[in-house]
Amino acid sequence: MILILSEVTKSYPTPEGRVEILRGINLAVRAGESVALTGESGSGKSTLLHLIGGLDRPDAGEIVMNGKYVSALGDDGRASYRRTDVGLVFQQFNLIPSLNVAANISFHAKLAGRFDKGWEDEITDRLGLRPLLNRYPEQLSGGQQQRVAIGRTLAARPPLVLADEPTGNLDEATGDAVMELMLSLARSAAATLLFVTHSTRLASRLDRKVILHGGRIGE
Ligand SMILES: Nc1ncnc2c1ncn2[C@@H]1O[C@H](COP(=O)(O)OP(=O)(O)OP(=O)(O)O)[C@@H](O)[C@H]1O
Repeated sequence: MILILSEVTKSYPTPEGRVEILRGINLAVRAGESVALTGESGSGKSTLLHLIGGLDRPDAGEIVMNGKYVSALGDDGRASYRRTDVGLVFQQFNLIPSLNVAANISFHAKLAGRFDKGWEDEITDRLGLRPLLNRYPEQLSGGQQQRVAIGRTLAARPPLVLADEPTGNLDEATGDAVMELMLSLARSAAATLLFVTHSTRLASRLDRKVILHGGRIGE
């Protein structure tokens, strides 16, 4: 197992008091597996992805990724974990506006010390980004920006890719095409994939589907 969550809990303070969102999450994911994470709006999918991605810390419980106790890491440890162990693809693309597409794609790979020209060329071609390499993010459509964001994440060859509705704001045909590319590239990179989606159609393309409900995970 590359990723193991045991009894992970998370609550948020609200004006009405603390609200418990995750009430004891248990999940084990095998290396190379692709898992669809579904659940109704507000069930805590993004919260869970943030915890696994080292962007936030659980109240209690353990998250072990690639042998690292993520839930026990301090700020520096989590920053290094985010550079080398996980790749995030969110709906907001967070491309760097001052860098062109080529530089955006290599940015994380260089930070992670995993820049590989051959792999980057393959990603660029398979995502259809070669004609856009000299453009800046503001000169791209939403779908093109999303492909750059996916390319940037996969170029760094993270062992775990966390995707939060990455195709949610694309039309269905474009969303499907981008999803296919992401799946196929993740497989080429032997990456493990945890993919939040509302779409049962997209979820059925992955190895396994889990549902977040009432703060717990069911299959
Ligand atoms: N920083 C925060 N402070 C307080 N409450 C929060 C915070 N972040 C999220 N929440 C609450 O936690 C719950 C879970 O939110 P989360 O974004 O994880 O759900 P989700 O399943 O990803 O939803 P969606 O499918 O709508 O994106 C929601 O009720 C939300 O209002």
